[in-house]
Amino acid sequence: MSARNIARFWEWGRKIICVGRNYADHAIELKNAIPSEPVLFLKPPSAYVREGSPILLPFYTSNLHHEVELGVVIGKGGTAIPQSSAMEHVAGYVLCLDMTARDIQDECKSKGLPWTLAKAFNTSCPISDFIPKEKIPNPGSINLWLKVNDIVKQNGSTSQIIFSIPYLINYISEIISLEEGDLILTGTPKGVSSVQEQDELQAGIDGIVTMTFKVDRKS
Ligand SMILES: CC(=O)CC(=O)C(=O)O
Ligand SMILES: [Mg+2]
Repeated sequence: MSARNIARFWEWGRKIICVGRNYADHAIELKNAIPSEPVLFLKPPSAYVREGSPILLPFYTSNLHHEVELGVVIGKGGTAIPQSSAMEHVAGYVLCLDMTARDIQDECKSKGLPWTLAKAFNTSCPISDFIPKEKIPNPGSINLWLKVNDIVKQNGSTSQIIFSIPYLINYISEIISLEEGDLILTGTPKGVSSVQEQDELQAGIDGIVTMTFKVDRKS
């Protein structure tokens, strides 16, 4: 039997932990308060989708949004990981989209209900190829962008993040133990917008990776 390969971590069925409102400009565009502690939610592994397969519009939304985010892939698990050694637990990165049914999220927010239907549906987490840690020596200063049908919608730097990657690894692992193959989505910069059936989404990290996904309806 061959050893498991972290570059195919999405096949392992591990947790996807998402951080919301981690960029002040995005919190402001959605009229949310700027958080004093990380806002966390989860996606199941069935949310993963890879290039070549479409992002499927859930039947119950009429306002599906893109959110481009840096994903941190955990290489070594732990509980209550100190910030000082947090980066030793990182195997690498992926570019991610946190696809969000915004109308459903707004409804859940107004009723005080969890965001599961808005955030955790099948194909709600498109990801790029795995990026080994060495390729991004300073994850706190990279540029993420996203285009819809060739029009730039999001373009932001991880230098704007409120809670840094070491802070998030410490904060999350105090509450939810991290395991090898887990993924942390670190939040989105401003510019989120609606996508339609047949739209083409292109996203990238300057000089590192690009990815393309089509939006489709389940046949
Ligand atoms: C309001 C949100 O959907 C929060 C979120 O996911 C983010 O990236 O910010
Ligand atoms: Mg998000």
